[in-house]
Amino acid sequence: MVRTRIIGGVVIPVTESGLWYENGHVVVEDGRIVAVGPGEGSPVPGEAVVNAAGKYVLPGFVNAHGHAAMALLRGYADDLPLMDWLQKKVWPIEDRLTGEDIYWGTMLALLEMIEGGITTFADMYFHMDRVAEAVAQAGVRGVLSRGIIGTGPDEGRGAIRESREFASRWHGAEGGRITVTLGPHAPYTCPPAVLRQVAEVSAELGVGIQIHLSETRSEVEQIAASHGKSPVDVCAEAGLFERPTVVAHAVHLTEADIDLMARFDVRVAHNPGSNLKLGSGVAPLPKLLQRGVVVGLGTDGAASNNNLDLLEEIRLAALIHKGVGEDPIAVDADTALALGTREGARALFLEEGAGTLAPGAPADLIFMDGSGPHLLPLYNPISQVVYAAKSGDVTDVMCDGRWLLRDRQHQTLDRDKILFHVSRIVEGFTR
Ligand SMILES: N[C@@H](CCSC[C@H]1O[C@@H](n2cnc3c(=O)[nH]cnc32)[C@H](O)[C@@H]1O)C(=O)O
Ligand SMILES: [Zn+2]
Repeated sequence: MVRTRIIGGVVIPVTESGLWYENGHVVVEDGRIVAVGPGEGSPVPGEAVVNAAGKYVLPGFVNAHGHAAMALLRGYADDLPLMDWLQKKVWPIEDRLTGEDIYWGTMLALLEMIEGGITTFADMYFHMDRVAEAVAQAGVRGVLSRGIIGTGPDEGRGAIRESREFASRWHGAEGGRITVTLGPHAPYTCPPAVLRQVAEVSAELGVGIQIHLSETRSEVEQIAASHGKSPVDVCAEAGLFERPTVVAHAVHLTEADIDLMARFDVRVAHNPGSNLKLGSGVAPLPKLLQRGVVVGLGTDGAASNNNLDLLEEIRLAALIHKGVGEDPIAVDADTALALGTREGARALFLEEGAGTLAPGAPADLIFMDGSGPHLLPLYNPISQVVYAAKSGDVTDVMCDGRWLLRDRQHQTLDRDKILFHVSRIVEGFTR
C-alpha cells in the first residue's frame, strides 16, 4: 500500500462551484484519491504525510488540444493567418522532422507542461510511437492521435494504417495513462470518404476522434464552396459524431451547427490563445456552455501560441468573453477553472471524476505556491488562481499517484539532457 495524506493546504476540489477548504486534506492511495475534505481527516498509521501549508492543492490542468513536438517550432513563423502559416512555413519544415526530432520536441513540451501543472494532454502529430514513449517516461496522461491528412496521393491510407497499428500498441497502455484516438486533421484536409472511413475505424477499434473544426472563416467559406454546407455538417454526415469526438477550435459556428453539436454530444477544445494569435476569431464559448456542450481548453502547438501554459488559457477564457460580449459574468472564475480541469477531462472522454479532487478520481493533482505578493491577500483561492496566479507558481505535480515534480524539480525527466538534444536538433533548421 502506498498511501499519502496531503494536509495543511488550501484545497480546491473543482467538484462543485465555489467549493474550497482553507485548510484541507487530500489522501491518495494506489494512484487514486480516496479522501478529500476540511482539516486533516483521519490519519492512519503508516501513511506518508505531505505538508502543503502555504500552497493551493488542485486538480492537474488538462490540455485538451495540441501538437507537443511543435515546441521545436516555437517562434519559427509568427504573425501569419492559418492557411499561409501551415502551407508556407509549418508543413515544409514538418516534412523534415524525424522520429528522433519529434521525441525530443515532445520531451521539451512535456518539461514545460509539467512545470506549468498540466497532467493530461491531447496530441495530434506523427511518429506517434516516439511521442507515446516520451509520455510513458514522463508519467503524464496522454490522449494521442496520429494526424491523418487525406488529400495526398495515398488519400490518408498510410496514416490510417499507422493509426491502427499505433492504437493496437498503445491504447490503454501504461496502466491506462495513454489512450489513443484517431486524428483526422480537418475537413479541408480530409475528404468525406476519408472522414467516413475514420468513423468506421473508430467504431471498430473502440477509440474516439479528435479533429480541427471550423477554425477560420476561410475554412468555412472553402467548405461551403466545395461541399455546399458547413464543416460541422460535413463531419456529421460522414458519421463522425456517432463516435466520441472532440473538435478543436469551433470558432465559426452557426446556430444550426451548435444545435447539432449539442444533440450529438460533440465535445470542444477551446484554444483562445491560438485563435487570437492566428487571427482566427473568438469561439462562442458562452453560447456553447449555455447549450450544455462540454468544453475543455487547449494550448494548441507552441508554434501558434507560443507557450504551453494552460493557466494562461484559463485566464484568457475568463477574460476575452467578458470583453467581446461586454458581459463581466460571461465566464466566471469557477467556470474557467473547471474548463481547465474537470471539463477538459470530460472533453477528452476520460473517466468520470477525472480532473477533480474527489474520492475515486485518478490522483492527478498539483500544488501552487500561494505566498507570492501577487497572491496576497487571500479572499478566494479560485479567483486567485484564475485571475492572479502564474503558472510558475506550480511547485509540485502528481499524476496517477506518482510525483512528476517536487519543489519545482523534475522527478521523471532529465531537464538538461532534453535541452541539450533540442538545441542540437534545431541547429539544423533554417531560420
Ligand atoms: N503532416 C503530418 C500529419 C499532420 S499532424 C497535425 C497537423 O496539424 C497542424 N496544426 C497545428 N496547429 C494547427 C491548427 O491550429 N489548425 C490546423 N492545423 C494545425 C500541424 O502543423 C500538423 O501538421 C504527416 O506527416 O502526415
Ligand atoms: Zn491544432
